[in-house]
Amino acid sequence: RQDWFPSIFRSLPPRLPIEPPPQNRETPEDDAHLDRRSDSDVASVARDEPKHESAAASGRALGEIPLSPLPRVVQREAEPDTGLNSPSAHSTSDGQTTPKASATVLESSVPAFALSAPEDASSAAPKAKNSSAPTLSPSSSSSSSSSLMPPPPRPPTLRPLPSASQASSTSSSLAPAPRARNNLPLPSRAPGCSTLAPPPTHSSKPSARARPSRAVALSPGHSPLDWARLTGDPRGAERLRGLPPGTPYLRVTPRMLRRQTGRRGRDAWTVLGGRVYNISPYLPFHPGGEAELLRGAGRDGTRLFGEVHPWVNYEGMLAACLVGIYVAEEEGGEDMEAMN
Ligand code: HEM
Repeated sequence: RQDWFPSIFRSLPPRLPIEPPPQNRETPEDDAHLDRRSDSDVASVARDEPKHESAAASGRALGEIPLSPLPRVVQREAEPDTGLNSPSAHSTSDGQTTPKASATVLESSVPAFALSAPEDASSAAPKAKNSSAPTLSPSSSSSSSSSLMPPPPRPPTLRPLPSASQASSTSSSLAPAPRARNNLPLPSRAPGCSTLAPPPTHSSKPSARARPSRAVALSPGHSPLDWARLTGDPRGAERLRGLPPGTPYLRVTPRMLRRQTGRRGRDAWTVLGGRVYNISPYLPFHPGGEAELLRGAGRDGTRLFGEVHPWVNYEGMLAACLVGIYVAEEEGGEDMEAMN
């Protein structure tokens, strides 16, 4: 057990500038050390002697790495740590023989730190007062380590993210943090559109469209395509008006219109936009059913039509069914009298 602890403590000196000292203090205190010396002894002695030894040991362990400044670093840290890291330092003297754990740990941790260590020593030395071992005070060592470590990793990682997000977004870089998380492309919405409201869809038609569908099943041969095919045929279109071939467009009065309800053997007429259509041939093709279509028969169905499906192009669909124009009673022509 004693063999293990020294190996761990030996790895501590190089780590000290990187990691806060409290961790080192928490490392288990060797029973043997506590038995031999008091805490004060350990504090005072351990920093000097044992850490030099540990430095030597680390030098040995790092023999493979040609970095000379290593011993300096260890000395610097050993002295300022007085009273704090003493137990760990003291333990190294006992554990010189335990090699494996310390050697591997040092190789991984020390090289990265040793590279920056000489710069610290040179920069920190003038700042410290007098002493050849300027780093003795824990504050100086910690400050030097903190000044070295944080800057390099963070800036490069933080800056690319906002820049990437800025590429997609047009806003400024004043708020990088929240947008850095959102690397995913934002949904394309109108600039003035609120994020709480759903994006506009085809369902945003008039409120009538929100009701459950009242469409009916059309009998075979009466699909919209069949209706388009029927009205596209010139010969068939002539019959769709329900008038003798060659009959000109009529001037339909309200009185005439009221009789065209689709009953008593008469065709059903309706008025849409000031024009009179014979809707009888369209009855079996009407997706809303014959009964619905007949609601507009014999009267002006413009308003009713608009309430149900204003988007339907009735002019194109019923062009072949055009009877005439809707006029006032007094404006009716002789033609209409003849038809009656
Ligand atoms: C004026 C009286 C009319 C009434 C009361 C009426 C009523 C209806 C109703 C209730 C529907 C079903 C809507 C749904 O899907 O829930 C419908 C669909 C339809 N109606 Fe009419 N209709 C009338 C006139 C016409 C006329 C004159 C035409 C043709 C020019 C027509 C063409 C259509 C078409 C194409 C649909 C299907 C619309 C769609 O699915 O979006 N309707 N109609």
